[in-house]
Amino acid sequence: MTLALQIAGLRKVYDSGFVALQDLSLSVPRGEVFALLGPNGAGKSTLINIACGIVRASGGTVQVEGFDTVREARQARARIGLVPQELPSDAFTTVQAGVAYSRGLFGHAPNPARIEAVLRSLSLWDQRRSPMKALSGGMKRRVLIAKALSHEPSLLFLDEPTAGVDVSLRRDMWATIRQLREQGVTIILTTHYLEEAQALADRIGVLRRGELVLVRPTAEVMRELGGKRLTLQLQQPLVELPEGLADLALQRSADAMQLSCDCTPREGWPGIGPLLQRLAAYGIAVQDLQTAQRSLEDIVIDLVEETGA
Ligand SMILES: Nc1ncnc2c1ncn2[C@@H]1O[C@H](COP(=O)(O)OP(=O)(O)OP(=O)(O)O)[C@@H](O)[C@H]1O
Repeated sequence: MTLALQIAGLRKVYDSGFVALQDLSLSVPRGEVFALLGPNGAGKSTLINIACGIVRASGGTVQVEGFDTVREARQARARIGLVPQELPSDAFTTVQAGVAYSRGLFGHAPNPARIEAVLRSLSLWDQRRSPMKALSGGMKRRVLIAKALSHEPSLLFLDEPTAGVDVSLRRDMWATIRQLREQGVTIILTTHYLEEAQALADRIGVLRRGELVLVRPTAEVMRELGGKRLTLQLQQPLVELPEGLADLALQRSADAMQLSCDCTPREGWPGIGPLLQRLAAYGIAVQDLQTAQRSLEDIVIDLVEETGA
């Protein structure tokens, strides 16, 4: 299997003495969409910046398509596209000129056909003569992607690609990312929108205080950790949970008006009907009930909290 990205024993200690990454290893095969998740300050940008050669690692190695990002920096960088969080600042440059300029920065000969193809694939062709300042925030974000793709990278880092964009534009961006994946581009994205990771990523990695605490296929995470939760609205506050119901692991809300528990079908789970009967036997009357699938957001929050963030 060819790896688009291979990180081994990566460590970053900033001059302040702050340890931002510790002994981090990760392999991303070609063609994968990998979502890097984690709370603010977990080390996501540090990791991306090291891979892109913007920040120096304190230890460990990073290889891009087999090229070491320090010893073979030119070859590695030529294969990387980076879409940063910040919007473009070159206000008066036109879209087309800005994207063509980015290609030149990588030492590539001008290729108007390539620039046209990139602009068309991102629905920017009609705006090609607009100065950057005349574009909406979402369009500017697309220009950043176009710039990052101008030199035909095979590994694309997207740092919070949809931060602050509206819902319909977010869907457009997702379609763009899927399209890039179909073209064979490997994508590593950071996001604080967990539904985004769920919708796009083949695998997710959860970073916490510079350590990867989970790296697994998204579908597997949802299947194994997703589960369902049952919430019961009570007719009257329940002062104390009867001991005879302890096996159900019910949790009482602070106002004592709700009970909840994991209701994922599994061995030992009695089913909702028998559970209600057992409650009724203790005189606990239920007014309403609902079940909800745990989202990726719930899972990641639990993971980050479990490990003491
Ligand atoms: N130049 C620096 N000097 C010292 N500490 C730094 C430096 N850059 C980043 N840090 C610290 O390293 C930690 C990781 O920062 P990083 O930007 O990688 O986190 P992040 O996961 O990308 O966060 P966010 O989700 O907010 O973008 C933070 O605690 C940050 O304060």
